[in-house]
Amino acid sequence: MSSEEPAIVAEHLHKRYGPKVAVDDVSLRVDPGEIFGILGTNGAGKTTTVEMIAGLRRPGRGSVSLLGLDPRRDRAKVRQVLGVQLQESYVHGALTVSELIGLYRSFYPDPRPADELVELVGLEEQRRVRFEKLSGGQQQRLSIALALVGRPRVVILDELTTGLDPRARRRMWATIERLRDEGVTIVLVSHAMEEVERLCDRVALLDAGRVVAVETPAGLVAQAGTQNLDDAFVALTGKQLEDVG
Ligand SMILES: Nc1ncnc2c1ncn2[C@@H]1O[C@H](COP(=O)(O)OP(=O)(O)OP(=O)(O)O)[C@@H](O)[C@H]1O
Repeated sequence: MSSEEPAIVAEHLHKRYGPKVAVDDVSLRVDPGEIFGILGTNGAGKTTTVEMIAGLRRPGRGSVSLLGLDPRRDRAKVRQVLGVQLQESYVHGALTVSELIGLYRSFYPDPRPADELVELVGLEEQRRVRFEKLSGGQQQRLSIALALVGRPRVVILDELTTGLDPRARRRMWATIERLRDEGVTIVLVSHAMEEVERLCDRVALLDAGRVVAVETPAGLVAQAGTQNLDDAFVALTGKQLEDVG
């Protein structure tokens, strides 16, 4: 793995909103094919960090390289290799599941088949349902399918399973494992320890805009000298992480 180019290199990212420093000198390297978790309390700077990595937000300082591309300068190329699912989806609410998938498929030269996408996120029964009529969890699953339409080599998922019921959550985990088997690099923003432990090869722990540690889940536990990841989180950040998943 070390001889390969990293999939993502973020260096010294910094972002402030007015007086509020949201991201303060964050540097990360994500290897190709890895599931890389970003874990932190509310407001730790996770979403701002991944938005900068995706080229959706301009860093105040610092740089990002994604598969050797600059996400802001090389937008068109990045769009072909990166899939992004953010917490809020901006899609046309009056379109149905099938229509939205069809629309997104038209953006890519070799899109995944519509049936495969629907099956991947378990929305077979909802094909004809308008986005605005879907439940929150179904909307979330659709936004994940839309992130996968173009067979991206890198996927950024913000709060993958928040709001999903246990069955949908396990199904989503299986989908992520399937993507990993295809060699896709995945950045997973999460609050949920169980999810991070199960899926992530390595985890960056963010607190108040800074990286506190980057380790395997087991490595974080060892570093903190605790029994489990929950306690490791508390030991390393001094904060309680609410498992909102
Ligand atoms: N557009 C914005 N304008 C002003 N402040 C913002 C904006 N977006 C985020 N912030 C602030 O920046 C900080 C980091 O926010 P961010 O959303 O990156 O954190 P997060 O770790 O993703 O949080 P959460 O888990 O709640 O999604 C927070 O204090 C937040 O209130």
